[in-house]
Parts: sequence; structure tokens; C-alpha cells
Amino acid sequence: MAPKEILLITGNTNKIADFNAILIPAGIIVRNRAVDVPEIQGSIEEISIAKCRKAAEIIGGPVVIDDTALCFNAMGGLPGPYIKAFLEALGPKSLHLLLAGFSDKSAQAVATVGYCQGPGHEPILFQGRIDGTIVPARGNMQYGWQTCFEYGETGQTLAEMPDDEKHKMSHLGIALRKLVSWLNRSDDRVTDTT
Ligand SMILES: O=P(O)(O)OP(=O)(O)OP(=O)(O)OC[C@H]1O[C@@H](n2cnc3c(O)ncnc32)[C@H](O)[C@@H]1O
Ligand SMILES: [Mg+2]
Repeated sequence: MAPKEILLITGNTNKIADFNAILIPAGIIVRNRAVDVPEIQGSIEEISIAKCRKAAEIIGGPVVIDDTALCFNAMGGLPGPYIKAFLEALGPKSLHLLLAGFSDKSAQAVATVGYCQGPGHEPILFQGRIDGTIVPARGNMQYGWQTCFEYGETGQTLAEMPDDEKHKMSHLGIALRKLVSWLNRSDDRVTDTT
């Protein structure tokens, strides 16, 4: 089978590294274009579909995007897809203070990966969602909110987990494995009709 290639549209270098770490072992080559695609307001899915559609229009061909959300259950899912603005304003060290007035510290990390064949095509979404707890920042790696998100019952923040272990269970790992299996099934369909 010929190696598959995707074009990831993102300006986030940590995201590119994570895509490579997860997709290279699955035989997928990740190319990148650092285009700042406008993000609308709406549900996680609406934002991802609009971002993916716009990226395909800008590039004029097949693209992959990811939009990542951090949803606090006590706040009805906010900040959710707006986490970037909160992170920029507060920094990872103060993020947990948003929940200071709530006893429920539970949260979900959500990766929504979109694939669009090109301008005029409908984007397809692949989502990974994991449960965790918002805690005061722990761990060395300064990527987004990973120091503040303790995964499941592990007692470890994502920033404290070894990369290979993290990619097996992370929101992005789950979403990208769904993308890989869809890409492989698409291959089967092409084979079936020839
Ligand atoms: O939109 P693009 O260009 O892909 O890059 P971005 O950095 O704006 O990424 P998002 O729109 O997905 O924004 C989500 C925010 O969460 C951060 N982030 C994204 N993925 C993450 C992950 O897997 N772990 C921790 N933080 C992440 C990211 O740095 C942003 O502050
Ligand atoms: Mg963004």
C-alpha cells in the first residue's frame, strides 16, 4: 500500500509534533502549512467544521485540521473551544483558579480532527474525548493546558506522562486512530471499485 499523506493546517508546533508521533507509526506522512484559519463561535463541532471548510478553501485541496477543547463540567462545558483565550489571559499556573468556587473539578479534554477533500466538500470529523480533573499545574512540559489536566484515575497530569504512554490514551490519540481507520477504509473502497 502506498504511504498516505495528509496536509495538517496549524500554526501550533506542539500539535505538529503530536500528529507526527501518532501518525508516523501508522504509516502516514504529515505535511504542514502554518495558516491561521479563523475560528467562529459555536459548538465544538460547528467550529471544527467551519475551520476545516475554510482551510480547504484557502489551500484549494485536501486538508486536515484539529480543534482542541477543554470542558469544565461545573461550568457547563466552558471554556471548551475557547480555552486558548483563557490560557493566554491566565497562564497554565492560574487556570485551575477558574474552578475555585466549585467542588466539582471534573473536566473533559476533546480533540476534534477534521478532514476535508477540498473546496465545496463536506468536512468529516473524528473526535477523541477523555475524562480528567483540573488541578494546580504539575509537570515540566509547557504545552497548552497539559500541566493542569490529571487524566482519569492515574494521578498524573498529561504533562507528567511519558509521551508514548500519553499518545495511547490521549484525546488526540483517540481522534487520530479514528482518522487512520477511516483513511484505511477509504483505501478499501477505492480497491473494491477497481
Ligand atoms: O488552531 P491551530 O492553528 O491548530 O492551533 P491552536 O494552538 O490555536 O490550537 P486550538 O485552536 O486547538 O486551541 C486550543 C488551545 O489548547 C492548546 N492545545 C491544543 N491542543 C492541545 C493538547 O493536545 N494538549 C494541551 N493543550 C492543547 C493550544 O495551545 C490552544 O491554547
Ligand atoms: Mg486555534
